[in-house]
Amino acid sequence: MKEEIKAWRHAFKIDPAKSFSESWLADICESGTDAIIVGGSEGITIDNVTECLAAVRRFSVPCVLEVTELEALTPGFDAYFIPVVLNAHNPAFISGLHQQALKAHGQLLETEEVLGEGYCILNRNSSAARRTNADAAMDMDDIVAFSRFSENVLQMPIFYLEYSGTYGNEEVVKKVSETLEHAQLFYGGGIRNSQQAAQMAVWADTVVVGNAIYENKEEALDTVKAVKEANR
Ligand SMILES: CC(C)=CCC/C(C)=C/CC/C(C)=C/CC/C(C)=C/CC/C(C)=C/CC/C(C)=C/CC/C(C)=C/COP(=O)(O)OP(=O)(O)O
Ligand SMILES: O=P(O)(O)OC[C@@H](O)CO
Ligand SMILES: [Mg+2]
Repeated sequence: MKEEIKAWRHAFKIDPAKSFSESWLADICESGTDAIIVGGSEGITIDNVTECLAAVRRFSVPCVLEVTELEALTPGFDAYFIPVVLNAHNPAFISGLHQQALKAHGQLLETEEVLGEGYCILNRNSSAARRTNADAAMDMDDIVAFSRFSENVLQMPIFYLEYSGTYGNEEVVKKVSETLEHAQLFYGGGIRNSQQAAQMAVWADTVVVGNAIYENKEEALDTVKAVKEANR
């Protein structure tokens, strides 16, 4: 799975705290997206994560859990993404919760596919920023320095520019993509149409679309083709 993930250009992020119908989920899973990421910042429980996993498993698309709650770690996903929020001012989201998780489930690291995400949260008004007490007021140099730290010091396979809820700064995405040499650059935040998706896909390795699937599903579905056709 780790090798496959490197080729992912597009992913939809499903929020376990939100309800969905079977036909809605079929449209999302059969859209041609490379993966479904299950994750959210609030209201995540073992019950709603398990429900999402069971529902997505009816389709052939890969399904990854982005772990944001210790209690909601659920077996059976194709892989696990572990956010390390580099600009969090609450240390629990840099290493504290991770240490607790490994104390409880560390032995499973040998059998499960686990990938660390160096996370930079850049929308100060997002629920993720509030929850982690992230310092989102960063300039280009600050963000680039975090991308270097993530790739070269922490050796994270993924660096995630997280603008959750708002469309990000294309210049930042471009500069970070030019800085990273090995890490896979994920961009997520505020993508509502094909044009925005195509713009970010020029620089990001993987474009993540979340809220739009709940707000305007048809436009969200169009982002798959837009990302796949974008030249990088
Ligand atoms: C039991 C089992 C299967 C084990 C397998 C082995 C394994 C995977 C071990 C994992 C060990 C480990 C290190 C786990 C980490 C545990 C943990 C809880 C870490 C904390 C992670 C963290 C930093 C979370 C906070 C970051 C955060 C809030 C990210 C949110 C990103 C996101 C989804 C944003 C969108 O949220 P949304 O709610 O949609 O926001 P809007 O309101 O803007 O829409
Ligand atoms: O919900 P949106 O704003 O599309 O963001 C996607 C993803 O990066 C959230 O973690
Ligand atoms: Mg959301």
